[in-house]
Amino acid sequence: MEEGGGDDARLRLIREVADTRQRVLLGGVFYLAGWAVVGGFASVYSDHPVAGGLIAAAFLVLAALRFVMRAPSSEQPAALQAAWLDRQWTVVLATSALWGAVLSWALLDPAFEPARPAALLCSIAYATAYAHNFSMRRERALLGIALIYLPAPVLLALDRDALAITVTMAVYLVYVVLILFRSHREYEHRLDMDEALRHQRDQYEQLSRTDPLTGLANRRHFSGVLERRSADAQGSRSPMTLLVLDIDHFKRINDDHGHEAGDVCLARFAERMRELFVSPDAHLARLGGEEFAVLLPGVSTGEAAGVAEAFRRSLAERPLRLREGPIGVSVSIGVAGADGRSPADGAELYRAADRAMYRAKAEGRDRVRIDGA
Ligand SMILES: Nc1nc2c(ncn2[C@@H]2O[C@H](COP(=O)(O)OP(=O)(O)OP(=O)(O)O)[C@@H](O)[C@H]2O)c(=O)[nH]1
Repeated sequence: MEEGGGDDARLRLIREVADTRQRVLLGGVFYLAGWAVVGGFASVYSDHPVAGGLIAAAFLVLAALRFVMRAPSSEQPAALQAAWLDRQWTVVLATSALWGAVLSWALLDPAFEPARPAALLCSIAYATAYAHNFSMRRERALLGIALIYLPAPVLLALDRDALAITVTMAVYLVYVVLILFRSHREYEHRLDMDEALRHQRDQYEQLSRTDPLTGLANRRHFSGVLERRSADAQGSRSPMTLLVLDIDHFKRINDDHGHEAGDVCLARFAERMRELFVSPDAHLARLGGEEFAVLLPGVSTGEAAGVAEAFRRSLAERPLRLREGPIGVSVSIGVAGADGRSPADGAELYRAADRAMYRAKAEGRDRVRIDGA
């Protein structure tokens, strides 16, 4: 089956969940470490033990949440995947907001003087990590960077002595934003490429299963289906019937009208099969040349013989329409069934239906014959 746009969106979401899961895990620990260093050098733990401890506890909880929130499996619905992403982003952005508050405190409180360079370096590092790692959602990443980083140039701008560092940080912010835009573009491009490759692979798979002239399954694919269905049917107590159809005197059509008309005739024949064997469970195939097959799971031999007879009759009554005009063709059909009780073997079922088809040929063609009847 070809995947539609909905499947593409779902696969992209699953991929984003996997990427986000992988990229969020460690980040929280670095914020905790950053606070341990900054708070330690600013003597926060002795001067403001409650505030220092609360901030450390908050970073710890936020870091732990990233591990604890289990990503949904790829089988779970899109709404769950999107909800998980929203929750993870809330945690990531909350961590950033807390760091922004810590940085503001460090810049405003003179007691933080010895720890300021560390606080500024951490902000630069976290913003850079955002630009590289959180390229999946550009707008959310921009917000995260703003929360972490903006207190520095804004508050430093109030201090005339810090002009050089303000300008440097403003320039670096431009760089970080550019990096984020680029990594976001690259991320989207990678997803697009994956999608294109998946479509191409599906297309090749589809082609490898299909007979190009009629669009029906080819022999190789049909044999696989027959084997699998036979194995499934064993012990299921559900019957299964195979029809083998062979156009009569097809050589004459080629001889009288040309090989090209013969090809069109085969395509029209396949169309007629699709019109008549409409059950969604039916497997239709061109086995080669002018030989076709229909596998009818869940259908008894008697019932299938009735459908085969209806097809034969419709073909006899309504000629195939070609450019050259209507061409009357007849078909010989062999029917063989498995009752779902005795062991079913796909190859044996095919031999039985083929045998019945040859009997139909031998008895004058344009008829349906059931194996063993
Ligand atoms: N146009 C066309 N002819 C094909 C194709 N594959 C096989 N054939 C022709 O189908 C004909 C089959 O001939 P036979 O096997 O003698 O059978 P028949 O003439 O249908 O006679 P019976 O099966 O005995 O009724 C041959 O002439 C093949 O060349 C194809 O893909 N296109």
